[in-house]
Formats: sequence, C-alpha cells, structure tokens
Amino acid sequence: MSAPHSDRLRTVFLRHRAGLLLTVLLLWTTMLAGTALLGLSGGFLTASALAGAAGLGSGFNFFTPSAGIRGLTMARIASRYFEKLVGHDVTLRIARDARVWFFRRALPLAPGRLGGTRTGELLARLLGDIAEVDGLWVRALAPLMALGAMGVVAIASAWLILPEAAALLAAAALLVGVGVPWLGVHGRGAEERDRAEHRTRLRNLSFEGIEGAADLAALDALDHWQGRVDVAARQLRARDRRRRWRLVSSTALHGLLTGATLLSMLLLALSAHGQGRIDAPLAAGLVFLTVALIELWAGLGLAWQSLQSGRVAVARLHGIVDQPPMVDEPVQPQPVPTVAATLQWEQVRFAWPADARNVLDGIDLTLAPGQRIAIRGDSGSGKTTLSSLLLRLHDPGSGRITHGGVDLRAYAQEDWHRQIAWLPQHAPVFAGSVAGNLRLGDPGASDEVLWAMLERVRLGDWARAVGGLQGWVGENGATLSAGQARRLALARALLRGSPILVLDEPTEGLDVDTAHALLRDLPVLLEGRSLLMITHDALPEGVVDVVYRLQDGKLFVD
Ligand SMILES: Nc1ncnc2c1ncn2[C@@H]1O[C@H](COP(=O)(O)OP(=O)(O)OP(=O)(O)O)[C@@H](O)[C@H]1O
Repeated sequence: MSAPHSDRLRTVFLRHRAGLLLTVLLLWTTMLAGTALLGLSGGFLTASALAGAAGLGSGFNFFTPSAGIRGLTMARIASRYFEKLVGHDVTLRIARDARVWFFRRALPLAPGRLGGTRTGELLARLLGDIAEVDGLWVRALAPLMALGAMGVVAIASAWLILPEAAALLAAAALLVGVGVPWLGVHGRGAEERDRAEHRTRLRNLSFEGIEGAADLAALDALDHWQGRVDVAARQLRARDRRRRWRLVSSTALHGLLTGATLLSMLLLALSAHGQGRIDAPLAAGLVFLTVALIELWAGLGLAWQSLQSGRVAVARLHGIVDQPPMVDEPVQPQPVPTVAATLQWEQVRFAWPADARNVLDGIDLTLAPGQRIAIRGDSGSGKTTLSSLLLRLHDPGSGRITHGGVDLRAYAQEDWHRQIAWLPQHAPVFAGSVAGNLRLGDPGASDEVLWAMLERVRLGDWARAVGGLQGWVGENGATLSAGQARRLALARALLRGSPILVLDEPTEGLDVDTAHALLRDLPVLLEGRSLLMITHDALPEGVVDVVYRLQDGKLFVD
C-alpha cells in the first residue's frame, strides 16, 4: 500500500511555498542586481574613459550611471540580506517539518516493520538523508530556478543590444547550464545510491560498535571491529573522492567553455563596434554581462549534484515510510468501551511469515476484568507472540481476539493501546531524570503521584539517594541495578492507569529474592487491573489466579 497522495514529502515543501518562492525571487533579484551592476559599471567606465580621452569631461553625464550603480549596489545588499534571512528561515522550518513527517509516518511501523531495519540505518536516514532533503531548496532548486530566470533576462537584454550576442549567450547557457551538468550527473544515480549505502554502513558499524563496546572489549574484539570501521571509512572516502573528482572535472570543462564564451563575446562586441553597430559602452556592457553570468554559473555543478543526492535521499526516506503497516486500521473504528471488559482469544492461530509452522495453533483463553493470569512455556514457545497479538502489533492468521465481544480489529490502534500498559521484555530506561522516565507513563502526573508510585514499587529510598525526582538516570539505566531498572519500568507502566497490564518477563535478570519481592507486591500494585504475565519462572502462591503453559502452539492449565 503506498502512502496517501497527501502525505508525500513534497507536501512538506508545498506547505512553505510562499517562503520558497520568495527565496527564489530574492535570489533572482540579487543575481539581477549583481549582473546589472557589472554591466552598467563596465559600460560607465568605458564611457568615462572615452570621454576623458576625447576631452569631454564637463559635458559627460556622470550622474545618471553613478546613481544607477549606487541604487543597484543597495538593492543587491538588501536582497542578499533578505534572501539569506528568508532562505534560512524556510530551510529550518522544512528541516523541522521533514523530521516530524518522518517520525509521524515511521512510528506506526514500529516495531513490526522498523524491527527489520538496523538502528544505524534508521539513524542514517533520519540524519543524513533528511539533511540532504532539507537543504534541497537552498542548495539546488532555488539557485537553479533563479539562474534559469536570470538567463532569460540576460539573453533578452543582450538581444536588444546585439542579437548575435544573445545567440552566443543562449548557446553557452545551454552548454554550461544543462550540457555539462548532465554529463556530470547522467547515469550516476546508481553511484549516488551506492555512496548513500556506504555512508549508512559506516554509521551502522560505528553505532553498533559504540553500543556493544563493553562486550567487544570483553571478547577482545575491539581491534577487529575497529578494522571493519576503518575499511568502511576507506570505502566511503574512495566514493567521496570519486564524487569530488567528477565535480572537479565538470568544473574544468565548465571553465573551458565559459572562457571560450567570454573570448567569443569579446571578439563579437569588438567586431560589432568596429562595424559601427553598437557604441563602445554597450560593447563593454555586453562583455561585462557575460563576465557576471559566468560568475553566477560557477555554482551550477554543485546545485545539480545537490539535486541528485537530494532525489536519492527522498527515495530512501520513502523507502522506509511507504512500507505497508503490519495491521490495517478499520475504516470506521468502533469506540472502546469505557468500562473494563472481558478479553477472549477464540481459536487463535498465527504463523510468522516465512515460517510454515503455526506458533499459536488454536488458542482459547479468557481474561476477565481484574483477573490475573500467567503464561509459562519454554523459550521460543510463542509467549511473546501471544502478547503481541493482544497489542495488535500483528493480527491472528485465523480466529479472533475480542474485547467485550468486539473484535480488536474494529478498534483504532491508538484507542486500543490506551487500554493496555505494557512492560516489554527489554523495557528501556532512558537517559534523563527519574521523573522524565516515569512521566512517559503519565505526562501529567504530579510530583506527589510520582513519589507515591516510587514508594509502591519500593524505589523511594533509591530515588532519594540519587537526588530525588530530578536525579539522573544513566543511558540504558547505567546507574541502576537490573532489579531497580525493572521496577522503574514497571512503575512507568503502572502510571499509565490502563485497565490491562501486560508484563513480559518482569523478573528477568533479578535474583530470586528480589524477583519474589516484586511478584508478591504485584496484586496490590495492580489495584484491580487485569494482568497477563509472561514468565519462565515459577510464581509464588497468590500472585496470579491461573497459570497456563504454552506448548506446541496450545495452552494447557499448569
Ligand atoms: N518478528 C519475528 N519474525 C519471525 N519470527 C519470529 C519473530 N518473533 C518471534 N519469532 C519466532 O516465533 C517463535 C516464538 O517466539 P516468541 O518470542 O513468541 O517466544 P517466547 O516464548 O516469548 O520466547 P522467550 O521465552 O525466549 O522470550 C520463535 O521460533 C521465534 O523465532
């Protein structure tokens, strides 16, 4: 399923069309003022020199051209200032909106679709590709459009002075503006994609190396990893060098052509003046107009190259976000009942793609409001799969899960997720404050509510010791023990206040005493919520009402 027409990346640009058009207009005005300035100054200098040589000093009109030069100088300064101001402002707005657009489109694909993409790859797209895209306007499209418009004005002006000069400028504009850049970028799409892939590879290796630095050090594999990073860096450098060489060679060709254009214009202007068709100031004006255009054309190669890498980046971003979601949203979602209702798995079967075997093979299960059940089973028996169907990260292959008799497929995902607090197997603790971590569960919770929750999960003393709610929690819970990290994540899940709590291995990594203390606290902490707990461990008496065993895709009461 492709993205709705209205949610393409181009809509982010269209939203800022007024600012974008103004940038092109201001850029064009700057170019126009600069070119006219050079043409007028050249003509004026020639005319003054000739007047001086002819001894016409007092009769020569200095004032009109010098007023024009002053006016054009001021106009150029003002338009350049506003062009930078508006251009940067609109670029920053696009940078912001493009990131929001990417997140908004990508997040619903997590974890089902994004789970298959490496974190470094996602980072590369989020950082590198979006940076290429948000600079697309100021680096590529705006200069190309302004230069096109500038070319038309310059050729039309030259036509009024000397038609052959206009023809020469038109031919040069075609060669330099289209021909040379075309040679530079034609058929290079594959090379650009290859370069983007290598950039991603380097980012992946660096990112994963930093993430796994402790394990690599313990395995004495740091040098090996560093070697892989070096190879990836060298490969990327080789591609960057090749790309720079392409730019250098097209710049050299560009230089040759513009040099030949200038020489031809000089000869043309001299010959037209020699034939008495134009006076000396106009002839000089033509030559200076050419000089000004050549100066503007210098940025063409870079603009075309940015356009190409921007297009590759847009395609890569769409490659991520245009993936179809794992589950379909109903066209007309049903409202989720406000009172707690019974959950029912009815003959649920599920197989992972590319796996012929049904991980779940006819599951019937009931979870009544306030009931607490546990699912045990060997590793790989499908316990997490069972809970992911409840979260509607995937839909059953056959059978259904109902809530108060309504198939979960009838609810909007967002509405349904509000009913569930989930503590996944590897719930992260985020770098930040204790309060910041807790408020992910309930952004509006007061400090009193947070302290009460910390006490209930028995983290009150720990929180006071690390400096209270503003105490710093290291990345991945580096400053917490495994048990404290689990309790903090549990507190966050409980703060959601949802009627159903799903705990996936809540005691993993905890010693038996800590695990049992946490489990014994659970019935009180739940305050009447339903509980679906996935666990390997034997549970102390009274923690849950029923324990099931999942084996060969079927559930048995333990
Ligand atoms: N995203 C996935 N894509 C393909 N196969 C998967 C995926 N997730 C799990 N599986 C497979 O489904 C089976 C059940 O996995 P699941 O994670 O549900 O087991 P589990 O009982 O929770 O295991 P553990 O106790 O080790 O966490 C396994 O064979 C696993 O390889």
